[in-house]
Amino acid sequence: MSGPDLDALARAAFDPDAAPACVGVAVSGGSDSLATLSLLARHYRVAAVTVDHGLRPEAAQEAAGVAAYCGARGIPHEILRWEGPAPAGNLMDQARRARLSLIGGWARGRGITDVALGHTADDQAETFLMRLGRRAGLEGLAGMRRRFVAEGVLWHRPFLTAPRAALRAHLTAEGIAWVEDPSNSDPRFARVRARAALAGLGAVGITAEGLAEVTAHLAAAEALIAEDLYRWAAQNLREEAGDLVVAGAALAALAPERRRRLLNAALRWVAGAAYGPRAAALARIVAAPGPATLHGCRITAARGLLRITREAAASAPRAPAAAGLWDRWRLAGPAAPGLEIGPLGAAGLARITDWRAGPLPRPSLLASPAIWAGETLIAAPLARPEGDWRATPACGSFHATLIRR
Ligand SMILES: Nc1ncnc2c1ncn2[C@@H]1O[C@H](COP(=O)(O)OP(=O)(O)OP(=O)(O)O)[C@@H](O)[C@H]1O
Repeated sequence: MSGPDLDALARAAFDPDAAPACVGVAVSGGSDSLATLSLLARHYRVAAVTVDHGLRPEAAQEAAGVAAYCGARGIPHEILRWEGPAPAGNLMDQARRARLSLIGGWARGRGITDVALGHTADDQAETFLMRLGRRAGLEGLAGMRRRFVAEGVLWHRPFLTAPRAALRAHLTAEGIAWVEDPSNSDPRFARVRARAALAGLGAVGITAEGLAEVTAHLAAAEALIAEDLYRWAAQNLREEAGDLVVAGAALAALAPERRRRLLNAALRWVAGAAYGPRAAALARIVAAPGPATLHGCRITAARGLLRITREAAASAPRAPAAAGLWDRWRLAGPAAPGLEIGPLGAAGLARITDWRAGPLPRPSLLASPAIWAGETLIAAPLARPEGDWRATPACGSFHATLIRR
């Protein structure tokens, strides 16, 4: 059996005219991400990163193994450490979210805009089975996206259509050793049980690659629906300095399923979050769109318009301005040592006498980015747009995110 052309997939990962100067690769030390690193390094300048979750005694050693692999090949590599999980909640889920956030911060801090993950067709098929178990709808069954925006970074899964066996064959051929994460065979995890179930489905001709193909068909159907929503949003929803503004009447007239999809995407985008809100919270706002605080966003209503803005209390704290990225914003301006980016907040707004003359209401301005030198307000691009600094949403246009797959 001839496998997929992994080099062709690596080349197709980025538009040849717009490939990033450096591609970040998230490498656990497992086969999938090591193969992703090895294949991408043939075509792009790469930098690798490993998160040591501190959950298993071997993790530090595995991270050191990735460091050694990278060191031998002149690939920059860093190890990030997680402070650990909260006492309650799903451990795997917490670890995944923390990883995304840590790696997102790492990338932004180095001006890396694109980070590759090592997901394969096997992961896609396991996800499909797990979501079947949760009675998912089309969006869920359409599987993991080939690309997505989160944490101010564009994430890629270049080998999502390739079976794990093909990536392992590549590593074996190259003489590259990988580690087997023991939690990959721990049946306490749903993914491990899905993997075992998948192996049994071979008897009726269901394979990981086959299921990955099914998700691709569903994703194509999902894309058509997304396009329909995109057209509605282009007519009815306005992006204003990182806020989304929509007529309450137009939103109320939408079919509930369309309203659900739209609000889900809107809240995700305004929060700059990798995930949408919890189903119950989303259902409440879909049933009665109106003033609310949810998912790190604030919805206000005035003159028949609903405005979704970032919730000031949920936005990121102050951070060094070096990389020009903060919370969900990309900032550009005359950088100088010691500058910080943070929320404008009440203290900042109090320093701007004429903010009411601008188009943005107070809640939007409170959460908006500001450049600080100690307690001196250097710039507030949304409240005082005439200054030298510019702020644009790091995730790009909302309307574009509706149709990106
Ligand atoms: N500790 C980590 N540090 C850095 N990146 C990670 C880490 N764990 C997972 N990733 C990234 O997330 C992807 C998916 O993670 P998951 O745990 O589902 O991986 P997997 O299918 O076991 O892959 P791998 O064989 O690379 O570990 C990985 O391929 C890798 O790119």
